[in-house]
Amino acid sequence: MYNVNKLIDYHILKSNKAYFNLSQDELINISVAKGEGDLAKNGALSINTGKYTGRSPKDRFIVDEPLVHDYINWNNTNQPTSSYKFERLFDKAINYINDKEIFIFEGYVGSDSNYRMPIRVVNEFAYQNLFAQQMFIKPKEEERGSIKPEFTVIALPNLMSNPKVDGTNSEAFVIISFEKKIVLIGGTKYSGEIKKSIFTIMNYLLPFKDVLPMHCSANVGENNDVALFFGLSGTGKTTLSADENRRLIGDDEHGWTDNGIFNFEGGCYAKCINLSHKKEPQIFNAIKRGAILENVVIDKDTKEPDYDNDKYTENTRAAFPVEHIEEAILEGEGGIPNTIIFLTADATGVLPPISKLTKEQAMYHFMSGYTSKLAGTERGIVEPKATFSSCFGEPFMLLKPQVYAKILGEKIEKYNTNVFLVNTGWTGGSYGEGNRMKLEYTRAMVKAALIGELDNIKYIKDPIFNLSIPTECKNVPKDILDPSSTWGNTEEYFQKARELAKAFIQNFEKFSTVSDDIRNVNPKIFSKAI
Ligand SMILES: Nc1ncnc2c1ncn2[C@@H]1O[C@H](COP(=O)(O)OP(=O)(O)O)[C@@H](O)[C@H]1O
Ligand SMILES: C=C(OP(=O)(O)O)C(=O)O
Ligand SMILES: [Mn+2]
Repeated sequence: MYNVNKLIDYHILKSNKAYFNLSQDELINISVAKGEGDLAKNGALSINTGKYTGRSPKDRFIVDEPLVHDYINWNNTNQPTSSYKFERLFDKAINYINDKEIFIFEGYVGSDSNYRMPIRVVNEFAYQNLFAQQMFIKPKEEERGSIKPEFTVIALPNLMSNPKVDGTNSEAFVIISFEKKIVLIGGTKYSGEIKKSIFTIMNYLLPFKDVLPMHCSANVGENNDVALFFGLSGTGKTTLSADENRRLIGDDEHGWTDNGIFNFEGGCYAKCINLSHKKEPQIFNAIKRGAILENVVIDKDTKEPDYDNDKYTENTRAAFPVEHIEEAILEGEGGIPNTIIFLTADATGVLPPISKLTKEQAMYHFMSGYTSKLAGTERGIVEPKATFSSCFGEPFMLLKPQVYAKILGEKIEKYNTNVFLVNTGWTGGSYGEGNRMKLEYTRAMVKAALIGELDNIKYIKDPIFNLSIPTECKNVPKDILDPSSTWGNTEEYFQKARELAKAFIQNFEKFSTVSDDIRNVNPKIFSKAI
């Protein structure tokens, strides 16, 4: 095996066309001068990513190497490729950048100094290098130059693979090699691939150090009470963690140690479709100089962003450092979580907008990860598509879901953490018939849960899923709390609920070794009450 850092040092770093840790302004100026992007009226750098406007999971591969072979949960999401194929693409990449200007960011992922990992990101686009700088953790002045990267991401969107020769699925590829400690990205300009591949690496490494890596956002209240919001893409992690009454810790990726939680990142990556100052003031205000807007339509003359326009994609994005969010916790750390919220965007409109989970239910729903893939978040998804995404982040979890679930279960038990399931998806009918839950109501329910207003009130049990539904919640109409009463036709509701219940049961069959108390959470399709 060759020494990757030496190889990269030789090929890339010795090049007089490599720019290291340029400042925000230098990268913005270069990006504009090169015609990569344009400045919007609010000061953000606006760019378009072309064909790929969301993640492309079918193009993501893990090199099947002895170091990781026995640990990776190989499946349709964690697809293997060979060292041979990786090395060929790597050589292609090295040849490709030989005569190009490249931009290099060196910094960290992980704000807890005990677990942080030094990384290097090599980009052909200045705007993507700015993305890396804003999303990861910038080195302090005195650390610059002395960073010894453990992993290197090489992102070359204009380098296309040839599926027939390279064994890829399309021209795009995201390939992670744990032995070479390299992530190779080509064919796609969607910047989310850069941050999510580093996240995926952390998710593989941290359980070996007894740290639970989580696909969740986090914030903290006045009494230092920490809340986590787990959820697949588009379910509301970023939106709901930006809360004027609480301080943001991070919007997407955290680790949980014996001391508390820590953000992996130093920035946020917010969706901006239909963004308004009224509904999401903190995110709206964060989009200023230093932020990068991806695939947002900008008026040609006034340069005003049109957040309501989905001409390029529904998955429009803004990337910015956490410093842009008012009152954010810049050190990225918080105490032991008091409340956990599982976000599900249920496109069937069956699950209640909020329900309280027992410990067993929490484990069951964490392993099941029922939600929908939302339009634009993955290549090929144009409308909500029901999915079971274990740990609410299956595309990023390389180990078996049971590994993560076991650590989470131990922590919930030990700290007696409250867990709620929140449906930010549909109500009053399935997608197409009903409506998406109003953000205003979800915010009110989350608030009530976090300040303890749902602790000592009356709950009812839904007959199929056995979920505990509060009978009242401040600022939320009573009649939306029980989903069966929001559908025009109750029989249709129960019909759909039984279908969903069957899907839950079927999905859970894959967990063959799970204990009976968790398996018994399975919904009861033939409940007498229906
Ligand atoms: N009830 C709701 N709860 C949360 N988000 C909602 C709701 N209704 C609509 N949305 C919209 O859904 C999107 C959620 O996306 P985001 O917060 O970026 O999710 P994530 O960070 O989990 O990927 C935002 O555009 C938000 O405005
Ligand atoms: C960047 C992403 O994360 P999220 O949508 O969870 O914010 C993504 O899934 O591409
Ligand atoms: Mn997000």
